[in-house]
Amino acid sequence: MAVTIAVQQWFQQETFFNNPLSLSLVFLFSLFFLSRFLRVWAVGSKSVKVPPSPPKLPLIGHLHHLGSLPHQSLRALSLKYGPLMLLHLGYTPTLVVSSAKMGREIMKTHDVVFSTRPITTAVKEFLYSGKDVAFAPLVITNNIISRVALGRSLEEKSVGAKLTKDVMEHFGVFSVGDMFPSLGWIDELTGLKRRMRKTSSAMHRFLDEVVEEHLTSKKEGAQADKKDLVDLLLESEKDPTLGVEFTRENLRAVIMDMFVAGTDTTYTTLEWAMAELVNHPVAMKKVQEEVRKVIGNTTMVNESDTSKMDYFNCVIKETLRMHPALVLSLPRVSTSSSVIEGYQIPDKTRVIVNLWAICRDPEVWDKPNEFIPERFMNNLIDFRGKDFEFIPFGAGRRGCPGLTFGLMSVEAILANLLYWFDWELNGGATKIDMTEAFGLSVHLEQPLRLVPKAHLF
Ligand code: HEM
Repeated sequence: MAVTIAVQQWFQQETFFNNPLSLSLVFLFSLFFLSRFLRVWAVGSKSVKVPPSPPKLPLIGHLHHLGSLPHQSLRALSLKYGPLMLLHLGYTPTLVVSSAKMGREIMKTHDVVFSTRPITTAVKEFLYSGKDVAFAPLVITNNIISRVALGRSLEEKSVGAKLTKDVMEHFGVFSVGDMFPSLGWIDELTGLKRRMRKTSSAMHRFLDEVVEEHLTSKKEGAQADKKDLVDLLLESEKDPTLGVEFTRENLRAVIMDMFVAGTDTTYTTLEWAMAELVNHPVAMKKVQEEVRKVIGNTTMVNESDTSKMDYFNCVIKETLRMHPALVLSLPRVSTSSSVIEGYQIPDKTRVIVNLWAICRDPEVWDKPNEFIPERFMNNLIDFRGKDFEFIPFGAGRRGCPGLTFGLMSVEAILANLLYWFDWELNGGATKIDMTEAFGLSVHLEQPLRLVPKAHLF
C-alpha cells in the first residue's frame, strides 16, 4: 500500500511529466522501441522476403557451387531456385539475376540503385581503385566515352596483347579478399597480389610508353586528323569543361579499359563466330555467298556494305546470343535497399546478371543451344539494351559504351575473313570442340586453329 501511494505521489509530482524536456525524451524512447518492435515483427512475420538461396556451407557460403564454368553452374542453380537468387560468396551477399524480366528490374527499373561497381582486388591493383570507366562513378563514363568517340583505334603492340590477356585473367579470378574482406591477407600469402602487382606495373609501364609516344608525335606535329583515343584522352586531361578532374591515373586506367574491355571481347566474339560457321558448313556457304555478292569486286568492305548483308548480320547476332563475350555482367553493387519482385534487397548487395543464361533461356528461345542464324531473319529483336532477353552488351547506364565500336570491328574483320578465304579445319579434324574456358570473357578451351585457303574469284 505504501508503495502504491509513493508511486501515485511520484506521478503527481510536476517535475517529470510537466517538464517538456522529459516528455520529449519519453516520446523519443517510445519511437525508438516502436520502430525496433516493428522491424522485429516484420522480419518475424515474414513480410520481408529475401530471395531464395541454396543450402550453404559454414564460412564459404555458396562458393563451392561455382565450379569451373560459373555461368553454367549458376544457370543450373537458377533453374531450381529461380531467376532472382541470393548467394553468399564467402561473406559477400550476391544477387544472381537469370531472366529477362529480372534483368529489366535491375538494369532499367532500379538502374539507379544498381549502377555502382564494387572495388575488387583486381580493380585496386590495375585501375587505381576505379579511376577508369568500368569501375568509376558514372559521370566519368558519360563525359569521357562519349567525348573520345570510341571509333578510334589504339596502336597495336604484341606486348600490349600479351599484357591484356594477363590482365583479363586476373579480372576473372575470384580473390579471397573479395569474398572475405577480413581475410584479404591470404591473397598475399598465395602470391595472387604479388602476381597482380607484377602484371599491373608492366601494364602501367607499357601505357606510359604509349602516352610518351603520343606526346612526342604531338610535339613533332602529327596531323590533327590522325588523332586517336590516346590523343583525345590527353586533351581531356586539360579540358576544364569536362566537369571532373581527369588525371594521368584516370588516363592510364581508361586506356587499360579500352585494351581490356575492347580487345578481348571483340576477339572472342570473332573466334566463336568462325568456330560456329566452320561447324555449320551450310551456314558458312550461305554467308560467304552473301558477303562476296555484296562486296563484289570492290575488295574493300565498308559499313554500308555490311548493313546490306542480312544473313551476315543474323550470324553475328546468333554468335552474340550463344556466346556473349562476357557471360556474366561486370559486377554491380546496390547503393540503397530496394524491393524487387517482393524480395527485399539490402544496401551493399553485389549483383551479377547471368547474360549467358538469359540469352539461352528456353522460355524465350527455341532450341537455345543450337546455332540457327535464321531465327533472326525478319525478327526485330535487338542487342542494344532494349530487349532484355538479348543483352550480350548489358543494358542501362552500365551497358557497354563500346558497343558500336566493338560491333563495327567484328563486322569488318569477319566480313574480310569470309570474303578473302575459304576455311578448313586443321590436321584432319572433323569438328571444332566447343568446350568453353572461363575468364572475364569466355573463350574456346582449345585455341581455334583453322587453315585459310585464298578464295579463287
Ligand atoms: C563484341 C564486343 C563487346 C562485347 C560483347 C562487350 C560486352 C560488354 C558487357 C556485357 C559489359 C558489361 C555491361 C554490364 O555490366 O551491364 C561491357 C562493359 C564495358 N565495355 Fe564492352 N563489350 C564489347 C566491346 C567493347 C569495346 C570495343 C570497348 C571499348 C573500346 C568496350 C568497353 C567497355 C567498357 C568501358 C565497359 C564498362 C562500362 C561501365 O561500367 O560503365 N567494350 N561490355
